Amino acid sequence: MKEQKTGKILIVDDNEDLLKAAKIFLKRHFAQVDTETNPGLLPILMVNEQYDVIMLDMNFTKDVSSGQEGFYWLDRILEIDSSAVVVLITAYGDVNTAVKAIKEGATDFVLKPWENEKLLATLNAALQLRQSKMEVNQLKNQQQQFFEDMDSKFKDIIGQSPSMIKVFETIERVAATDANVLILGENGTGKELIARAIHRNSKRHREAFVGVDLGSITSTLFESELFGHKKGAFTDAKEDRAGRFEQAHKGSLFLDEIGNLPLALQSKLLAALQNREVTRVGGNKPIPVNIRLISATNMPIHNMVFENKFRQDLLYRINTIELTLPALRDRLEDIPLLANHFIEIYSKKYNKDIRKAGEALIKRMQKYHWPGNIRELQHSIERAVIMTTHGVLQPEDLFTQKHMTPEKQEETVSLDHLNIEDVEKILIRKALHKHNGHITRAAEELGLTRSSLYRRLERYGL
Ligand SMILES: Nc1ncnc2c1ncn2[C@@H]1O[C@H](COP(=O)(O)OP(=O)(O)OP(=O)(O)O)[C@@H](O)[C@H]1O
Repeated sequence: MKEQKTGKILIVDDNEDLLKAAKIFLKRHFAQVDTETNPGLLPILMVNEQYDVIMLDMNFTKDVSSGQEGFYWLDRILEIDSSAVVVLITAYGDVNTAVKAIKEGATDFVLKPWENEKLLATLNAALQLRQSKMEVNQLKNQQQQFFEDMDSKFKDIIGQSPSMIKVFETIERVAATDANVLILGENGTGKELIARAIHRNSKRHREAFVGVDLGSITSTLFESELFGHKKGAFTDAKEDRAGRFEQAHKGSLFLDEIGNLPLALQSKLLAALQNREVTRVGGNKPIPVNIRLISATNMPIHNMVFENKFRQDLLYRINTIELTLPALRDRLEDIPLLANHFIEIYSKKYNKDIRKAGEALIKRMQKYHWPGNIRELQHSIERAVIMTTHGVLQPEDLFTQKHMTPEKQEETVSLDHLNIEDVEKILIRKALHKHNGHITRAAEELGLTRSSLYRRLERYGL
């Protein structure tokens, strides 16, 4: 197969014979070779075409050999495009000028008269340099875009429903203050995303955003994780370590799943928040910390206070501003936006050409109850994008899992047929659904132990 030619070369020299000969030879090796005798046209030529390599004569005026013209035009070229690659054309005996020009930004030089093969080698090397420069530029642009996106206010938070607009308005109002914010909402509704947006829009955005998942922290590790430890404080403490509070100093601390914190640990957390200082485990010197606190939970935290499972004083300390994120099933109008947003992301990621979600799919998605909210939607779109052979996603691409059936009609108990087992089955199903299949929480709500809930599930074949 014939190799595809690349590279756009411009040669500027007042010697027409040289231009002709060079063009004939170089056209065999490069995609485009333009020639010009008048260097005054360089700016316009460079606007009309993005040249990869510009070959530039050093002297244009007859009987002048100082190279001054070459330096002038070299400067202009680099002014117009700082990544331009310029190869100078110099006469024999003019090497010193050429070396000086390289110090001023030229890439290389060729001596006239040249051997074609040598010229080709020089231009190929120059072309490679240009390609690397362009790649670096592209990476720089991408990085800049990335930072701009990161800085943009509600980056990637999709939603135009009234409930989401209310959320955006609240963020706008509270972000700049240092008020503690508690974000409530079911699993996968975007609590962490919102916490990050609050931080990004706050005065602390240049400092750290440090997250801790309090739901997965063991009581033994709680203090060392949050407050840090001194070397030797316990067996695994091989060196001094700052805890999350210290790491978040001057920034924001995000306490996720705060509703899962056992009562004993709630008191320790409260003390640190009240005193605005922490003492590392094994240490005795309190360290002042300045943090903005953002907490989140999917638990009914106000009920928990009522049931003495969450300290009221701690709740008051963390919920100066309370924000509740709507479940996805309560903002159905956002489903097309979200679906197409994730289709775009995953089509790019998996190199597929999928344009959007079809009408039928959107309708079906709007009937489904999305217990895992946006995370579930995101994952199911990812799976569908990988698996589909369609250009527009269809219901069968997404609704492949057995459990993804539209929510059943509310189950009701008929008064003509009072049967305690039927009632129990309905309640268990409801509790499981409400807690997304979380056995401990469902059991708690039903007033059962985990094992007695398991026994019932088995008995009723649920
Ligand atoms: N409004 C939104 N627009 C776009 N993506 C979203 C939105 N909300 C959430 N997501 C995406 O959904 C996923 C889950 O979001 P996130 O982790 O913030 O939820 P969460 O409420 O903190 O979940 P959990 O309670 O399980 O910790 C993330 O990938 C997030 O980027």
